[in-house]
Amino acid sequence: MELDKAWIRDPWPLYRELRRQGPLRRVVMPDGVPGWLVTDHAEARALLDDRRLSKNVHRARELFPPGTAGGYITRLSEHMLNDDPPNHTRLRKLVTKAFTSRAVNRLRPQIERITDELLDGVDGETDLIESFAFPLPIAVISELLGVPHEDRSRIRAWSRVFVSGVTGEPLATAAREQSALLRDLIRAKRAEPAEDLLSDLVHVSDEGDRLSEDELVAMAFLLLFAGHETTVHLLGNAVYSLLRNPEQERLLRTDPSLLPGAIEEFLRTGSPIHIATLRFTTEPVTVGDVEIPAGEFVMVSLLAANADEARFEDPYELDITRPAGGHLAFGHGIHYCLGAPLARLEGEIAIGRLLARFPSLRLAVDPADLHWRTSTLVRGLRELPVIASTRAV
Ligand code: HEM
Repeated sequence: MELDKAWIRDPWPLYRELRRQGPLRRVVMPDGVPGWLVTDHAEARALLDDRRLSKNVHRARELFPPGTAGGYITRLSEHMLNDDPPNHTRLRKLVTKAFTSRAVNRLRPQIERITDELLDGVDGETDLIESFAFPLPIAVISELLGVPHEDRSRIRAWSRVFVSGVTGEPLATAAREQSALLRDLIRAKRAEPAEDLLSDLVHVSDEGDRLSEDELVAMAFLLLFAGHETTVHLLGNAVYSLLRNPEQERLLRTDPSLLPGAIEEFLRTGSPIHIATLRFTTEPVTVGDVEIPAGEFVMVSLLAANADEARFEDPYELDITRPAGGHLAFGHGIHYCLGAPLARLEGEIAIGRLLARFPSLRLAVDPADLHWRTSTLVRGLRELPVIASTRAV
């Protein structure tokens, strides 16, 4: 089955139909890459944690049909999300401590300050992606890593290129420019260390010779990219979803203690990562009565798995009081999202403060006029025009 981009805007009918037929099927993705699309929760969860599947970028490159390797051709993609143990284990260990719930909680005052400053600039009609959902996560991850203010808009522009699926010269240019910026930044941290994660990583690599310069650059790229492209859409999809479900919005406004559970439900219903990053079989893998041959890509649809009727009751209903957990929005297994505690904290602070500041929030356009990103990796709105008012209406 060949998939075109139209399905990305409204994937549910296709997912319902595919699930009726079985947990996975062979497809050709819109960019021409063939593989197995997994749509059931149980099989998705098992395959995300199956060691017979590899994520090694060097071997993956050999499996792409000519001209379709996209972002995988750049050296920036040689990071832990595209690697297997033992190298994955070694790289992940270096950054785990910075992202534990306890470490992340120390960032709370900074996140609250950034949130409040951004909300100060919001009044009346605004594109909430542009004014709030985008600048918040990039400011937080930049402060954590120690990326100066003036570099952030360029980082945003490059990220847009990476998720757009473009190849060739525009991709090569973005990768070259971002590598150069990160190398300069690493040089600066080496010369003048500061209280930030990048300085710590430079220090680790100098001390123990455990992280090469290229690994350092790829790690910085991964943290920056993963740290903002996703959280933008947690915030955007959450607000959109609340505005489409006024009963749930009322409930959350009346009882803010429901916020942590609500964030989980936003993640489940509006998974910011649509299809998990690529993995491939290293030997034949049997799923149900299907055998996936060795050397084939497996694409796990987190969005589909999170709407599996066999796992969640009334999966298409937003219910912020539903028992939290079980969703796969942060993945599963050894590549489980490193930044999950940070993303959750940002989500709680951002949505909590947005609702508290604006008793009235409504969509400024017809939902049919909104534009969804056409990436198969990230799922989110290009813009979210709302009317925000400090007076209840
Ligand atoms: C709502 C926001 C976020 C979502 C939905 C999300 C989702 C995910 C998912 C699904 C994966 C696994 C991908 C796979 O196995 O194919 C992942 C991995 C990862 N995420 Fe996140 N993420 C979010 C925020 C963040 C943040 C704030 C950071 C901070 C740096 C981050 C850093 C990472 C890293 C480094 C990995 C790779 C982990 C590894 O390979 O071991 N993420 N994320």
